[in-house]
Amino acid sequence: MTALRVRIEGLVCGRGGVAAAGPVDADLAAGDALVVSGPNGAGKSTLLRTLAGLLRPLAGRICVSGMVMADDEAPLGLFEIAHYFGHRNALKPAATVAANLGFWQRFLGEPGMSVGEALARVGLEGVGDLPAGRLSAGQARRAAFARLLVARRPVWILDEPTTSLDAASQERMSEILATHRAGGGILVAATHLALGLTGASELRLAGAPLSAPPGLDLDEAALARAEGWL
Ligand SMILES: Nc1ncnc2c1ncn2[C@@H]1O[C@H](COP(=O)(O)OP(=O)(O)OP(=O)(O)O)[C@@H](O)[C@H]1O
Repeated sequence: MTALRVRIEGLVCGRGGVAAAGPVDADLAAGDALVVSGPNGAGKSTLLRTLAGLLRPLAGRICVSGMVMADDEAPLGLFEIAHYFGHRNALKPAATVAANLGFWQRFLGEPGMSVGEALARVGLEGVGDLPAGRLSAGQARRAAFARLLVARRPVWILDEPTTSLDAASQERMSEILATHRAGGGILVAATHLALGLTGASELRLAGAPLSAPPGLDLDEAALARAEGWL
């Protein structure tokens, strides 16, 4: 079997039909990391959300090869084999941390570590029975990150994963990312921090001056409906 490969070809992404970044080209093989950088508003999150299948590309394509799903079919797209870790933590505040992670494990398909193991890996032993809403910002970020460990997906798309993390937690996350890559995983991360990603390639987005493009719908409710709560 050929090894996993993700090719991004001429990808233009945007919001409300208005281009924010691109065209972007990248060729990622098992173990590769791509760091997406650029100033605020450059389109990093827009690109990552597009890769995760949450926004439709305006042009170009994302091709996945070398991957077979449990049903012996090729994946429908990158979104089916990728974890997306965005700005929002995707934890229901009233449910316990363990219930949140248990949900994601069932929802995302192929199980990885147990919930307890994943929590220990992010340094959150013993918080499984707490409502997620009781966690501090950094604890919540770590609990959310444990989602990537409870279900196996070979491509990790991470948007500012170290937000709110203290130095020890950043170090722990760097180790987890290195382990993921060493096991043949691919990483795409927008980050202002180094994250210890040795050998990573960089994609720098330039950004455009702030403007109010005509026809851009900024209605919050419409956006929330369109984008879900991830
Ligand atoms: N929900 C939205 N609706 C419409 N336009 C948006 C929305 N979110 C972002 N934009 C616009 O898309 C462009 C790219 O924003 P994006 O969030 O992708 O940038 P970024 O590089 O991730 O920024 P930051 O470093 O601040 O997180 C900006 O011009 C922004 O105004």
